[in-house]
Amino acid sequence: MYFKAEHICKSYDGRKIIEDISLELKEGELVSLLGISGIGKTTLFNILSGLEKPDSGHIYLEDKDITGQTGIASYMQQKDLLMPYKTIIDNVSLPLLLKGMSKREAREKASTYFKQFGLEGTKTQYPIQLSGGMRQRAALLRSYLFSSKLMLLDEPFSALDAITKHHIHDWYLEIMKEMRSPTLFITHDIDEAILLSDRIYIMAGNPGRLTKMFTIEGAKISTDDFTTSEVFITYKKEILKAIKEA
Ligand SMILES: Nc1ncnc2c1ncn2[C@@H]1O[C@H](COP(=O)(O)OP(=O)(O)OP(=O)(O)O)[C@@H](O)[C@H]1O
Repeated sequence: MYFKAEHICKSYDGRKIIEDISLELKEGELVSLLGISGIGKTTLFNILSGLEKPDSGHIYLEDKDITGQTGIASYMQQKDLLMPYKTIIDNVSLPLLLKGMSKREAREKASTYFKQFGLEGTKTQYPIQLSGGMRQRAALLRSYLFSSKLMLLDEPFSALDAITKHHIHDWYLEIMKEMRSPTLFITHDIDEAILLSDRIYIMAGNPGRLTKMFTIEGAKISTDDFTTSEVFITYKKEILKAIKEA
């Protein structure tokens, strides 16, 4: 298995927040995490990204123990905004500068991804000049350049309007076909989770645990037909039940 978390537990101030969480990601997989507010999703992401250490449990990348190590997973937090006073090219090339590249090298490397991320013609523009969808794609590219080993995205598309969201979903599915790295993302949008994911983990309980996992067959189709199909509605009903049951 490419990425693995085993038996992760975490308490704050003597209160158990998450307990015995184990999950796995294969290369190229898109997996989502669904659960009510306050259940511990962000806490789990902080641990998976190495920002926080678990009280117990371990995290592995290609069988190497990476528990508590930052710089391996790329973590895009909920309010991960672009810097308004920097151009798009300088915003996205920032992680490369932090890795020690010169400004010229960083800009050159970042430029090679602009077409794939739908950002052509935006290099010298400022974030305010871009649409919401483009800003989000720029933020995703910046995260990807931070580390291409694993993407952890905390509600990456939640601030977008429905139509922009629809376009960005199609686009993300396309670029995932070329990415080796898997994506684990938090969402509160069940439709989004079904549409994008290979698998969905349900987090529930107090302390939070992974109570159920759904494998989504036949998704990853960007047509509108899927969201109105019987298969889709059945998944939605089962997922809602799993969230409520816990
Ligand atoms: N550093 C901390 N110190 C103390 N308590 C914390 C800390 N971080 C998180 N918590 C608590 O852990 C619980 C889970 O919070 P967390 O942010 O992980 O939930 P979440 O599922 O991501 O919520 P949301 O969907 O609203 O973002 C909350 O009760 C929160 O107050």
